[in-house]
Amino acid sequence: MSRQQRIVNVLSVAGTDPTGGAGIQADLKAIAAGGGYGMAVVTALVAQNTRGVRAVHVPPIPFLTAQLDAVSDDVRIDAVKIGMLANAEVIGAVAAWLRRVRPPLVVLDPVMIAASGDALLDPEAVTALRGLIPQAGLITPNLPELAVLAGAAGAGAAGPADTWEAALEQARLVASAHGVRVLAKAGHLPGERTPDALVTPEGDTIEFPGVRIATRNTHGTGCSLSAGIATRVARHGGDWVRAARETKAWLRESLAAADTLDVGGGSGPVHHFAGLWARGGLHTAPEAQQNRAVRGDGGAGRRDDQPAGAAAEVTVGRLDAGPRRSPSQ
Ligand SMILES: Nc1ncnc2c1ncn2[C@@H]1O[C@H](COP(=O)(O)OP(=O)(O)OP(=O)(O)O)[C@@H](O)[C@H]1O
Ligand SMILES: Cc1ncc(CO)c(N)n1
Repeated sequence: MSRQQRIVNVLSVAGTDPTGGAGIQADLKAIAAGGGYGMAVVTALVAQNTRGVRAVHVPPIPFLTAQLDAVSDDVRIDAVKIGMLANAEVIGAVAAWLRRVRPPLVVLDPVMIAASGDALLDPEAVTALRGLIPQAGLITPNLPELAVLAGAAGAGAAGPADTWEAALEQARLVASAHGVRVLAKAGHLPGERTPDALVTPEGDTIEFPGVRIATRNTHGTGCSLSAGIATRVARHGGDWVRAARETKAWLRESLAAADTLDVGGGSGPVHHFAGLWARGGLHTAPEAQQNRAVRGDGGAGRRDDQPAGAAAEVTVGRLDAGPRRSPSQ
């Protein structure tokens, strides 16, 4: 029974979201909600909120390696979730560490672009990212990321799938090209259905049905899903199908309660602990939330609607060069 199992140690290697909805902050919540002990190595500091990304700072590569080694020199690692990697140098350092440490289970979320449209990976780093894929047991691209990987694997520049069948086709191509399991996700497709499917390198497809929850608060769903799967696959002794099925059920519960949190003015986070709080009798009758920033501006109550580009003076990494796009939701 699960009560006698040892607690699994799960490491997130990812970027940050100071508003807590995506990246490492989401991963740690997803790992805890999934019954694991969460650890985190920061690949990139990201000044972002529910509306978009303002700036990215990538720490020096030796410092990244020092963080990774500090964990693996001391703590047993049962699973690793890899998220935002920012550039080819970061990918190289993470790949070298994976080769040295050989963690038993690795989930790679090939993060490229935030839901707001902001780049989280240098476009020229896609080749390096593809080189990392064989070191993962599962990759969890969203549809735009899947299209990039499928294009690089020989599908041409087809663009993101606009049907579930096309998504499965791309997932099969990527799975067989890289010898890796691919979780195809319909989150970005229009319509009521949001299935996921686990596609094996041999082309076997296990589908997990889903029905869309009407909410704009979907920030960090991909991060949370991949971290949740990493946790459950470690708990369930490498059973990817069970891990994906259980994590989807948990994410559904967390998405269904996202509007009770309603953090920020853009696309807010899911409620990672909705099930736990409900069972513990916490906040079962949510009142209207006051989760928007109000500046100390003499009581005018101005909300934190920073205009696009207003943070241009912030010291940032290479990813911050382009103009901002407004959040898609
Ligand atoms: N509105 C929704 N209702 C139900 N499930 C959803 C909804 N939105 C996303 N999901 C589920 O969340 C998971 C992640 O979806 P998706 O592929 O859209 O993530 P993503 O683009 O990687 O997320 P992000 O970049 O915000 O972290 C999938 O299992 C998907 O089915
Ligand atoms: C750090 C980080 N990783 C991933 C995403 C994609 O949701 C994000 N917005 N931020």
